[in-house]
Amino acid sequence: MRGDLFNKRRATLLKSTGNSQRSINILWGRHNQGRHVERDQTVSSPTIPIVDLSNLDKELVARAVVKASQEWGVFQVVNHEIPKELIQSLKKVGTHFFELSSEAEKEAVATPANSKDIQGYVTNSQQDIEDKVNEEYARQVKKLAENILGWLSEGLGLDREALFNQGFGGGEKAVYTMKINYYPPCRPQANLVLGMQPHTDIHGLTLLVPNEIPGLQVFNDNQWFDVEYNPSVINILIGDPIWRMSNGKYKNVLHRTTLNTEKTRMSWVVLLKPPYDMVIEPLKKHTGDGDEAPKFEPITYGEHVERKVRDKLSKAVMTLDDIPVIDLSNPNEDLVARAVVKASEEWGIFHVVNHWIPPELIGQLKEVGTEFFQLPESEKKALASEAKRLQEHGRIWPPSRVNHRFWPNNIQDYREVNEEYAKEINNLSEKILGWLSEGFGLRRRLLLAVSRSGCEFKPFVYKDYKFRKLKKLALD
Ligand SMILES: O=C(O)CCC(=O)C(=O)O
Ligand SMILES: [Fe+2]
Repeated sequence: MRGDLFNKRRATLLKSTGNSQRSINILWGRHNQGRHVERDQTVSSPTIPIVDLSNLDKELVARAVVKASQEWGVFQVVNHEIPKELIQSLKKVGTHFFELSSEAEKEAVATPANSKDIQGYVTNSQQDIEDKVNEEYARQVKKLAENILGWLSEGLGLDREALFNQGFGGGEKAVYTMKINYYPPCRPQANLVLGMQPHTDIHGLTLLVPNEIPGLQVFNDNQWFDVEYNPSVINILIGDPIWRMSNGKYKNVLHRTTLNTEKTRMSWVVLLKPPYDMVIEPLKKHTGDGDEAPKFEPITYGEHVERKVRDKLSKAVMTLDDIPVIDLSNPNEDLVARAVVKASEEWGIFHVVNHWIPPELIGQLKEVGTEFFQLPESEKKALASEAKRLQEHGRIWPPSRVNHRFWPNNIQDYREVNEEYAKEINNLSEKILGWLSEGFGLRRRLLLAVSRSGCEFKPFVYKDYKFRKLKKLALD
């Protein structure tokens, strides 16, 4: 807490003394040195570097950015010239979208009536405002991102434009995406469930503003740190490509998010991504300075993404822990639908629980099936030779197409149980197909991840879309 006050006071001091302030204008917090903290223990301490961008001595600013990126891979910028009001509007329109009272209204904003186009346009005035705000924020944040890349390039002994041009394709090629993370409260066991699992960002640079609910944590020096909320800062996180391009000099910070028991957390994240075919490799060699051997092989950004997803999958398959579990008894069907869409997009497999099919029926199904296979060989053969095609033999739906001739009639309840199960399964698949179809109709992807642990129905929903192509702005 003392450190926090210190930071605040220091920031004010820097501001009031303006340009004459020559002392280092990064506000380094204290490092909790000497305290050993377990990996899963969180230290709440304002130690994440804050860089004041208003200092006219840009060399100093550059040094602060470089130092923070080397030591932490994350920092906060203040006095970044993006108007406070713009950030407030950004948050307002995003929150409005997620909190539209009626689901029908949300649907209407997401999908224009009479349009089959997934990307369809909406003439709704709220949508116009949202687009304007998002575009203006995109323009501003793009300038900030390019400035940061400029300083990071200089820190590598390269031209100011090097990272942006060589790593992100420059100008029209660099892809900016905005994502809004939405973490509903997790009542039973918020402390046991994470919003986002620990990860490093797959894309290059992340520029993030959260709402006032804390949740972001970064890993440094063997401990987790809370990233404190401050409405004036933009959080900057270094992702994998910059880590590789800098030959490991800049850290790709490991981070995660926690959930709040009472309140919804949201974060607005602008991601700067290289084009998929861009080769990501240590850039230093281009300067002819061969001091340091490259630590990373060249790899396209697309390959990097694929590898990371593959790694994640193989890890998950080993534990099966991450396969989404969807609770169909949740009264909010919209949430259920989004969970199904997200699970299908990301996994292609999910578990459903509380799905209305009585467990007794499933038990009986297994019993009669097992009995069937225990019939004498001759009886099974007789049934099989009756069936011309395997398909017809096993058909259980629709009832009009079921040929009972191929069903065993000497197993009690075989027919009733199978018919009942077929009816239930048909209902369930129709429901799931319905939700999947709704998923195609959404202009924005509105997704919900689910967690198996305690909170049946949690972590986050997000929508994302590419910013419209923006002209490259001059670095200043
Ligand atoms: O919500 C946050 O604060 C972090 C989000 C994040 O790490 C991500 O979107 O990659
Ligand atoms: Fe992240």
